[in-house]
Amino acid sequence: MIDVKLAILGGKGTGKSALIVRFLTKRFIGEYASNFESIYNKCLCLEGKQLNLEIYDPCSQPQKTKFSLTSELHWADGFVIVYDISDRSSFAFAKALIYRIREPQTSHCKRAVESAVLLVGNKQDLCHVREVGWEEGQKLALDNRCQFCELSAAEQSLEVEIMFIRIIKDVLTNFKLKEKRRPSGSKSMAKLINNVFGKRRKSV
Ligand SMILES: Nc1nc2c(ncn2[C@@H]2O[C@H](COP(=O)(O)OP(=O)(O)OP(=O)(O)O)[C@@H](O)[C@H]2O)c(=O)[nH]1
Repeated sequence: MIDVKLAILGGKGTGKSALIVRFLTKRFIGEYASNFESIYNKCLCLEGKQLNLEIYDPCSQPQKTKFSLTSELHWADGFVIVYDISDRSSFAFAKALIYRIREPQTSHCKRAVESAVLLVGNKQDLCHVREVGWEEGQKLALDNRCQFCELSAAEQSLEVEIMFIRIIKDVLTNFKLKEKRRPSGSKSMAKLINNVFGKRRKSV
């Protein structure tokens, strides 16, 4: 069983809980409790592997230090950053979150491989009152090595599922990359030790 941990982050009211509930139950309820944080569990099989998926839904209280994110950054294997296409301020918030995740000291010091990040423009059903263009979302994602999609938690069950599968697949790819790097690192260390001590032995 492989553990996959996803954090769903974004501004208040962007539809984080709606996306999670849609993915887990295929339903859109309309109103979701937002005054406590939750971790949801789901077991699923993907690419022949059994996964234990944990999804973190934060509580959007303003007193929670806006961009500290330290525990989330350590905990999560992948991030879904959500904004509301009809609310420009939520896009600015999403941008700040992405910058925080991609900060050099965050992405290089703590991790061998850059975290998987998927930017989601939610509430596509409100495109008649759109404040953020599709191209802006796409550009922000491309510039910061993130995946991108626009969708509607309210109306698109399949798209929400595809979005979650995309980020989970990216996380699994990162796991493979990490595995590849680890043995080659230890091999080269073994080679180095062997060279040093091997040479010494020869000279005795
Ligand atoms: N029109 C529309 N409304 C949506 C959509 N997704 C969520 N909503 C609505 O947006 C509001 C906020 O949704 P939530 O899922 O609670 O958003 P959240 O980001 O979890 O909110 P906080 O936990 O308070 O930050 C609710 O009234 C939802 O019904 C969507 O795709 N389209």
